[in-house]
Amino acid sequence: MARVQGAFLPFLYPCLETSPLHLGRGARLLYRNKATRRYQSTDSTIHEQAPPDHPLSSHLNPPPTDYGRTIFADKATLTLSAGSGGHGCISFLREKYIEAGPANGGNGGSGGSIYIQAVRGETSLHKLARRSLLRAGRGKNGQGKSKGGQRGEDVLVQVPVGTVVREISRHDPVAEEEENRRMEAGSEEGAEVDTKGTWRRDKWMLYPSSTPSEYATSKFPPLPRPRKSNLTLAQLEPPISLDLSEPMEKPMLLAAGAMGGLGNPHFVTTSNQRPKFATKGEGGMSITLELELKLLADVGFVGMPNAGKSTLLRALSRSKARVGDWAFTTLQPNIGTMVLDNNHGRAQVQANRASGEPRTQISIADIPGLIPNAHMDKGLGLGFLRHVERAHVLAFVVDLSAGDAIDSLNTLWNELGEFETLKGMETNMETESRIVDWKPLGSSRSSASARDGAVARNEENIIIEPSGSRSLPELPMAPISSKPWFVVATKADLEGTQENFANLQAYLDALANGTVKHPSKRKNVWKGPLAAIPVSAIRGEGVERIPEWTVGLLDD
Ligand SMILES: Nc1nc2c(ncn2[C@@H]2O[C@H](COP(=O)(O)OP(=O)(O)OP(=O)(O)O)[C@@H](O)[C@H]2O)c(=O)[nH]1
Ligand SMILES: [Mg+2]
Repeated sequence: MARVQGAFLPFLYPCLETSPLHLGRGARLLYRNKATRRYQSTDSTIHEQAPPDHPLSSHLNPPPTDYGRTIFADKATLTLSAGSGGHGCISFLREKYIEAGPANGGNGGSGGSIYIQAVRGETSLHKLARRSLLRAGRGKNGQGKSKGGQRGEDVLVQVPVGTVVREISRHDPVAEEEENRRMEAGSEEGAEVDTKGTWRRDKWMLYPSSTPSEYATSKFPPLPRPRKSNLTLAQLEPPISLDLSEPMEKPMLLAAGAMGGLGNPHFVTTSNQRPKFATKGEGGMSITLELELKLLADVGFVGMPNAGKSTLLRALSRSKARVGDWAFTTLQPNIGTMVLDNNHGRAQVQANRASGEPRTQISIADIPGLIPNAHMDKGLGLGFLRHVERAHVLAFVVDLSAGDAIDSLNTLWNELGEFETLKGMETNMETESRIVDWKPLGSSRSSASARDGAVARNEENIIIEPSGSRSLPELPMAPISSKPWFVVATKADLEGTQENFANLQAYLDALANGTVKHPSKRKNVWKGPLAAIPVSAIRGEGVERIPEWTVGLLDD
C-alpha cells in the first residue's frame, strides 16, 4: 500500500491509529456542561494530557476520530418460516406375554408459530434486516407408548412502533395441497379422489425394519386431508398489510406452525390391525414480508452542512455522531434518544396527550446537510429527506456565524418545497402507470387475473405470480410543509451573532403574523407559534429549551 501522508491518516484511516482518541482515559469521559454533569470526569490532569490539536476535547467537541457508527435501517425484507410438524410414530405395544401388541405410536408435535409485536424502545430495523430469515422450531416426532411429539419453539418478531408491514409473497404447503385436491376433484367432476394404495415418499413414514417388498405388497389407506392447527383461525388474512403505529400489549400471530403427522393407531382397520405406517408432519408456511419504518423520530434536524447538527445531537443525547469542521461529515442518518429526566436519573414523565400514555423520551434524527440546489442532486441530494419526512417535528438548524440566518432558512425551505414538488410528480406518475393497464388483444382476462396474483391460464402453461412481487407503492406521508417546525440558531457563542439572531427572530415574528409569505411557497402550511432558540451546542448552553419546546409541539 502506498504511504499516506501522516497528517491525513487519522481522518482517512481511523482504524490504523494506535490510540483511537490521542487522549488519556480522563479525556474520553470529560463532559463539561451543567446539563449533563452526570458524565463529568473527576480527572484533574485532563487538559495536560490532551494533545495540542484538540485542546478542549470533550463529548461535544470531540476529535473527528471519536465517533461511533449508528447501525440503523429503516427497511427490512424478511422471510418468516413457521415450523414444520413432527412426524407420526410407528410403534407397537410390547409387554411380557404380549408378543405383538396393538399400535401405540404418538402423533408428531406441531411446529412453532411466528408472532409480531410493536414495542417501545426499538428504534431501528437493522437487527431484522441483518437476519433476513427467521425460522420457528420444528415439532418433534411422536414417540412410542402413545407419546406425542413436543411443540416447536415459537418466534416473536419485535419491531419499533411505527413499522408498516407488507406481504410480498407466501408459500403455504397446506393451502397448496388443498388447492391441488380441489383442482383434481374438479377435473374428475366431483369423483372422490382415490389415493388408496398409492405410496408417497413425502407423505408416509415407514416402519424402519420393514423390507421394500413389504411395501410393494402392503395396502395404504387414502391419504388423510392436510391438517391445519386451530391457531390458523387467528392468523391474518393474506395478503398481510399492517400499520403498527401503537405499542402492542400482546403479540399478533403472523404464521401458525404446521400440524404434526398422525401416529400409526390412526390407521388401524379391521383388515390391518398392525399398520406399519404413519404420516409425516405438514410443511411449515413461509411468508416474505417487507417492513418499513413509517415514523423514524420525533424531531428531524434539517440544516446546511457544517451547521452543527451532529454537535447538537451530541449535546441532547448520548449519541456519538461524527463531528468535523468540514461539510458532509455526516453521510448517514444518526438517530439519538433524548431521555426526559431531571438529571438525577429519574424519568420526568410527561403525558402524551394524543394517546394518554407517558412520554419518557424523544428520538432525534440527524441527517446529512442540504445545500442550495440539492433537489438537482447537488451535494448528497434529497434522498435523506425521506428520514425527515417521517419525523413529527422539524428543527431547522441554522448556523448564526455563517452569513444571514434568514437566507439559510429560506434556502432550506426552498429545498423542502422542491422535494415535495418532486414527490408529488412521482406519485402522479405512479398512479397514472397503474391506471393505464396495457392488455394485448384476446388476453384481457388472463392479464387481469395475473395482476391480482391469481392463477393465470395461458394456452400452454399455468403462471402463478405471487401477489405483490412487483415493487410495493411508497408509503403515504403527511406533506413536510404541514409539520410543526422551529429554528435552532447554533454557534451563538461566537462573536457578532446577536444581530443575526435578532433579525431571524423578527423575521419569524413577521412570518407568524402573516406579513411575510411562507418560505416554502406552499398552501397548507403549518400555522403555529414560531420560535428561534439560540444555543451553543459546543458548550451545551441553551439546549435544554429544545426538549421543552419539542414536547409542546408534539402534544399539540
Ligand atoms: N463555536 C461553535 N462551534 C460549533 C458549535 N456547534 C458545532 N460547532 C462546530 O461546527 C463544526 C461542524 O459541526 P458538525 O456538528 O459536524 O456539523 P454538521 O451540521 O453535523 O455537519 P455535516 O454533518 O457536515 O452536515 C464542528 O467543528 C463543531 O465543533 C457551536 O455551538 N459553537
Ligand atoms: Mg453532521
